[in-house]
Amino acid sequence: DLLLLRADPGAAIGDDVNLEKSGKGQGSRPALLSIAMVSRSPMAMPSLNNEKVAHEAAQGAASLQLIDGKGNFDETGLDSFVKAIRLAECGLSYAVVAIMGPQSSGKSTLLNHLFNTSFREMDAFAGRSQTTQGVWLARAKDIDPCTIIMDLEGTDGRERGEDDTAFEKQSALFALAVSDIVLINMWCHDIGREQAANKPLLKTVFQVMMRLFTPRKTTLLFVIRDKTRTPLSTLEPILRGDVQKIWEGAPKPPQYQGTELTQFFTVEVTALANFEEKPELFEEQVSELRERFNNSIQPGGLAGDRRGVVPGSAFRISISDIWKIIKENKDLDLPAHKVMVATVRCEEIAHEKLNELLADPEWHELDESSKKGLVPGFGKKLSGLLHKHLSAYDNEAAYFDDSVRTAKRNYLVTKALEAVQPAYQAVVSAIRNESLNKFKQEMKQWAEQPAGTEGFADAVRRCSEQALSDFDKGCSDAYVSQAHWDNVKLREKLQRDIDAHAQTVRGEKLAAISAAMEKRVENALLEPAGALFDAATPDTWVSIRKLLSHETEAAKAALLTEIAGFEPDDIEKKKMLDHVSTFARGIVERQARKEAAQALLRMKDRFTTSFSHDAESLPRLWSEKDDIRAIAKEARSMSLKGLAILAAIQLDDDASDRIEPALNSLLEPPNSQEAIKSKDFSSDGDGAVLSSNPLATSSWDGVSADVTLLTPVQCKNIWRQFKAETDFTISQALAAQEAHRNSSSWLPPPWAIAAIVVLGFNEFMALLRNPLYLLIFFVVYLLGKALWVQLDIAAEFRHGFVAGFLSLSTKLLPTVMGMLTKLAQQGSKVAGGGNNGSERNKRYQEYDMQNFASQDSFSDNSTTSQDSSHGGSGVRNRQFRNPPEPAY
Ligand SMILES: Nc1nc2c(ncn2[C@@H]2O[C@H](COP(=O)(O)OP(=O)(O)OP(=O)(O)O)[C@@H](O)[C@H]2O)c(=O)[nH]1
Repeated sequence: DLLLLRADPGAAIGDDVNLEKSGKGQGSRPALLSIAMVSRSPMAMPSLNNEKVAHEAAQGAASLQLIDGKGNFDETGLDSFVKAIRLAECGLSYAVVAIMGPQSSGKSTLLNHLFNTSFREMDAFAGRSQTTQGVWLARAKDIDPCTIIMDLEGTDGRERGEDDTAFEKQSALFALAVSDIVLINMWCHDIGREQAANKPLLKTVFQVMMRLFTPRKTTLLFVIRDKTRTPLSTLEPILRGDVQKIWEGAPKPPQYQGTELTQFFTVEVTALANFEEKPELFEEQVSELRERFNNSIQPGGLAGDRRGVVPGSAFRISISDIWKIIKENKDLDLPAHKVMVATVRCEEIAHEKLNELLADPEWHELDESSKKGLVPGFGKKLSGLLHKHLSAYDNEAAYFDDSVRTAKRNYLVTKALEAVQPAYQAVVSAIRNESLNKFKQEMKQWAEQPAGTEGFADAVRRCSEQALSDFDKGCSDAYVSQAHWDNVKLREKLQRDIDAHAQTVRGEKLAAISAAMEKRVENALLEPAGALFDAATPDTWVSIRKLLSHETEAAKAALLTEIAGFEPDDIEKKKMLDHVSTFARGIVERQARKEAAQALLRMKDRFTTSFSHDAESLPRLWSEKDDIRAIAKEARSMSLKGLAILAAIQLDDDASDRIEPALNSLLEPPNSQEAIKSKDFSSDGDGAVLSSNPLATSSWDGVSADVTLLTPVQCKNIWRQFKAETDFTISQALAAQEAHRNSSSWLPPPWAIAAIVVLGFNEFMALLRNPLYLLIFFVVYLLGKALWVQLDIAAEFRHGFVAGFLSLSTKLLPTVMGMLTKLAQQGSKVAGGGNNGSERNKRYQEYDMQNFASQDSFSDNSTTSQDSSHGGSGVRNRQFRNPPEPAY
């Protein structure tokens, strides 16, 4: 809305109005003439007509006062009128006809007869006075195309006075600016007259025409009224000559100097008989003239040459704006006006179409669907929708200025695309997610396939290409033809996500392969390496190195086969192979450290195995022939070799030539060989350590600390402990040997036998002569033998005479009592008869008897098998003392 401070008729919008300084405002007249609010809005100005009148004017049944005598423009009425005749739908197919001429020259009468309109006519009996004031509007009946008729206030009216020609000029300019055909009503008798009433009018027309920068090439149809007998062929040249003269005499701006009249106007002339005197002829001629208005805008028609037509939808804005500019007394730049009209209208249409798009149920459905995920055919649907509303814009804006129309179309497209883009983004995001999920699913399926079916890299390539292809297909399905949105970044993101997932899967798979490989290597190395350490042969480390090398190479070969499908690069491949080597080595090292931690135990086992078993791995029975010291030394030497093996990890370098000699010094006596002979094995041998001994250091010569498992000092300590713990075994062996020696010479010496024979001959003979003595002797022998076995007397005295005597003194009585009890029980059983005893007692009897028999036989062996390290007879005796529960 614009506020116009109207200080004088010449003031225009935008002019500074300073009332105090206004020269025109000073003097006797008041400074402030009027303040008026003017507006483009149809509702801003009170309507000169009501809606009923507008509709009647649209039917030709009435006329609409568009501009009143004071220059007020009825936009509301015009709006109703335009809507009533549905001018917007006409596009450019409509024509505007205006009539100019002197007051009371029969203009309204002519229009009514010509177009079947109802403009007010002067009452013939009331005298010639002004009937039409301002500008009136009506639609011609039965004329095609739609023709809007404008009846203008007559010129030279007495009512306005000679000086007030402003409105006359304004309305003439208005008629020229908006009309395709201007009828110029003139009396026949004015033709050729110098003071004819039309001459000022024509002068006015031509003058104001110059204020149209680009005239529309309006058709000026001169209608000669009250035609006399003079033929038109005579009148017309005179009239054209008059018009030409007036044209030439009209002042022109420099750019139009020398311009021909025909460049601006198409001049047509017609003549009509006197309406009052020859009504029939008048009607007939009017009827003929009427035919010329049918299809007037077609080429060759009355307005066939017209230019700069405003589309029907912009007619209201256009003529309203033109009148405003005319009222502001500004030059009327029709091209600029046209652009302005196009801008306003195209913008209105664009907004209208945008709102229609956003309110379209089809769009709402599409928008809702896009929020839920994939929408098949999204691009086609949305493109169709956009096309529908853009086409509607194109249709409505078709007749507007090209550049404006295109600009506003672009604006509409931009706004429409802004509105629909979120839905599109949602759809392509869903497509991307779908593609990524499909890729993940396919990779999962690949992982479930049997190994070796398809390489990982091949599977990734295949699935990746498939996912990207799906994405591309989805995007082309969602492609909006009006938008040209590309999804390059989204595709790149999808590619990145695919790569990231593939990398994750790859990492997991390679880790699994690596773990399986580690397990395989561990299985292949751990136990064999343990067995090799256990065997502790001189070539233990050689064998371990061979084993490690073989298994590592085998694992590497298997790994290379398994990872081939993953297409690792050289660096990665090397890293994985190195890991296998490191891991395999670590297994061996770990086993070596474990073995080293149990070095003492291993040495003792080794010693026991070697010391207590002969060459056929059978347990030794120590006899006098056995050289226990030599055997013990050999066994210790073997244990020492085992210790040498465990002293350092020798995977790279064989350090046995440095470790073994150093350790062998432990076997040497502290001072000399004689010293060791005199030295008891229970001594700890500390005297063997000399200050210059290599075992007094914390590192082996030429062996790094990394691979050292047991330092020399640690080895020496282990040796000391080992010796201490094996001393007892050796002393046991010596004792057993001594016992064996003693037991094997049970016969008394020959001189003793001779003495017994000589001295005991009488007793011997007495014994032989008396069988009772012999029986008593036999019974005593049996009882003595039984007590010997039962009490294990030999074993009791093994720990010394006193200890054996004390032990036997406590056991003797209970044992004798036990034996007597048993004998008594057996005696009672025998007395009671075999049938009275239970089966159980019988079995016990049998068992006891067997036991006695076994003890008997074993007792012989037990005297020769005294190896305490294997449990010996003590174990066996315990078994006999606790007979198993018989099975029933
Ligand atoms: N002599 C003559 N009179 C006519 C003719 N046509 C109409 N009249 C009469 O002229 C008078 C004025 O007619 P209008 O049609 O009102 O004239 P007008 O030019 O519209 O008048 P304004 O609107 O006041 O300018 C009427 O009395 C008509 O009867 C004609 O062809 N010849």
